[in-house]
Amino acid sequence: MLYGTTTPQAKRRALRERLASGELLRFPGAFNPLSARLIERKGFDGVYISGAVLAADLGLPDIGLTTLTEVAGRGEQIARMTELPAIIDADTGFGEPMNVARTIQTLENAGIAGAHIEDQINPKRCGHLDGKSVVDEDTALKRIRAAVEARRDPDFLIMARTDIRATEPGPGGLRLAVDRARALVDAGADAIFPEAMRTLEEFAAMREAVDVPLLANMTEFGKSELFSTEQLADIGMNIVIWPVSMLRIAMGATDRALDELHAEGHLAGKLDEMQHRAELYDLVDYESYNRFDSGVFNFEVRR
Ligand SMILES: C[C@](O)(C(=O)O)[C@H](CC(=O)O)C(=O)O
Ligand SMILES: [Mg+2]
Repeated sequence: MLYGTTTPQAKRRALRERLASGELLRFPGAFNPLSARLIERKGFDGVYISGAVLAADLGLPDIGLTTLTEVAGRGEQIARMTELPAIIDADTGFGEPMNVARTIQTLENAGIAGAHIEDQINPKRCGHLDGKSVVDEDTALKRIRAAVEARRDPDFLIMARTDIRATEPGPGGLRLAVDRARALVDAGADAIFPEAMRTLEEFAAMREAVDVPLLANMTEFGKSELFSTEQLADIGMNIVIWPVSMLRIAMGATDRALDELHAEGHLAGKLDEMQHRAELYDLVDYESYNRFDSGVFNFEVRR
């Protein structure tokens, strides 16, 4: 009832242990708190909290307009709905290294298990669009060092994301990405998110280059091909995210349902596609609230 019962520390510990096993952990993106619980019910390993989704939810493009307060607040709402660890997108860390330090502590307080900090310049762009720029290596490393020094729970996962691959379209971009990933690991990053890798071979080259866990971003309509969990596991990737997919699916279904409602004047033809009232009640654990109420109020007052 209410929210999850696993403490943030236990979730972080569990994430560390699962990562140490070398298996591929699957983190679909939750577009709201309730969808996080559905992700857990379906047997996934964790919940991803996407910056692009948070921005879209507010009707904003993903260009660094959301604030730390908004991101941590929504992150907390999502993370507390599930027993699974949640990894959140902390964009560029919301400012200078000192801001990055505050960001990490705020996300720890929000019950998050780990975050990624990227090396784009401010204002950032979606990692799969053209026209991105990255900061120099020194600035990128300072962000990560600040994050590592700020955390109070040593199990909080600090992941460095590099967007440098797409700044040079040819093979030179991959070399830049490998060099930067190595430097980020030396600066203390627990894991690497190599953004906008184009092929499985590029992911494999990154796997060769560093020893820490690696994340693959399977976002649709972007620069990477969409690889299966089997393909990614085979080359030794450790986490896969589908950051915006569930929002895209929900919005696509809503779009089509609105057309039908407009045309037909009713939604009777859409019932099969809807989450049933009973399923919703089950997911929010309605029954436990009823039991709680009966336990509290079913007593006799002795006079
Ligand atoms: C992973 C990502 O940072 C996100 O905010 O979810 C985005 C996803 C997207 O825009 O498709 C990204 O920059 O890849
Ligand atoms: Mg993002």
